[in-house]
Amino acid sequence: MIEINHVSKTFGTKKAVDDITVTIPTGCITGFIGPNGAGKTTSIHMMTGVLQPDTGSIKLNGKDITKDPIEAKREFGLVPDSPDLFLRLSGLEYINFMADLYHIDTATRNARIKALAEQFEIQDALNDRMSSYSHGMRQKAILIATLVTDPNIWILDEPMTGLDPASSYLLKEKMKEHARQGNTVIFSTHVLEVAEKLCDKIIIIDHGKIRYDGTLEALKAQYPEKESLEDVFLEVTRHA
Ligand SMILES: Nc1ncnc2c1ncn2[C@@H]1O[C@H](COP(=O)(O)OP(=O)(O)OP(=O)(O)O)[C@@H](O)[C@H]1O
Repeated sequence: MIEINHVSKTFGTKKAVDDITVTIPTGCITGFIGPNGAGKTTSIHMMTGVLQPDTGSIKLNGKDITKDPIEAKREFGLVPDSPDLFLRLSGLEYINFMADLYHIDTATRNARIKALAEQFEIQDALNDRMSSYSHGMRQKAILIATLVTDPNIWILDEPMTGLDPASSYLLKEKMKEHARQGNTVIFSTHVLEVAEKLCDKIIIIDHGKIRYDGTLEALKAQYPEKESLEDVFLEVTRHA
C-alpha cells in the first residue's frame, strides 16, 4: 500500500503537484492517468524518493520515504519513464547490479533472470551493452531488473511504451498476477484503453490536483452518457 498525505511539489513558480492525498491499495491495479504535464512523473518521483516533497508525507507499506528511505526503498521496484539508464552496462550487468542492491542470492536471481529473459525474448542480447539496445529492449532490461528483485510494490511509469505486443501482453498478465497475490501495482499511462481493461482503481490528476480517485465502475457511473474511459477522461479534465 502507498499512502500519500497532503503532498505538494513546486518547481520555481510552477506548482507541479498540489496538495494530493490518495491511497494506492494492495490487491488491485491502480491506473494513474492525466494529460501531459499533469504531475504524474513528479508524483512518482516523490513516491520513490527521487524527489523530496515540499510538504506532506508518503508511506510505502507503512515506511516513510523521507524519514526511513532505505527501508521504504526495499518495498518497491520502479520502472522509470525513460529506460535510458546505465547504457555502458550490458543488460545482464544492469540486472545483476539491481539484484545486488536488493541482496538477491545467486541461485534465485539466475533462475529468475533465465525465466524472464526467455519470456521477454531478450536472452540473446543480455550480454550486449544497453547503448546498443533499441528503446523496447532497454525497457525489457529495466523491467527484468525490477522483476528479479521481486518487490512487493510495483511502480511503473508508462511501462508499455516501446514494448512489442507480446511483451506488453506478458507484462499486463504479470501485473494482474502480482495484484491477485495481494501486492500493490500502480502504473501511469496515456493509453486509456489499457487503463480501462487493466485497472480496478483509477486516479486522474490534472494541473497537479487529483480530479478523481476511485473504482473504474464508480467513475463510469458518474458519467452514464459516456461510453468509454476516454470520453470520461476528456470530460473530467476539460473542466479542470
Ligand atoms: N525538474 C523540473 N523543473 C521544472 N519544472 C518541472 C520539472 N519537472 C517537472 N516540471 C513541471 O511540472 C509539471 C508536471 O510535470 P510531470 O513530468 O510530473 O508531468 P506528467 O504528468 O508526468 O507529464 P507527461 O504525461 O507529459 O509525462 C510540468 O509543468 C513540468 O513542466
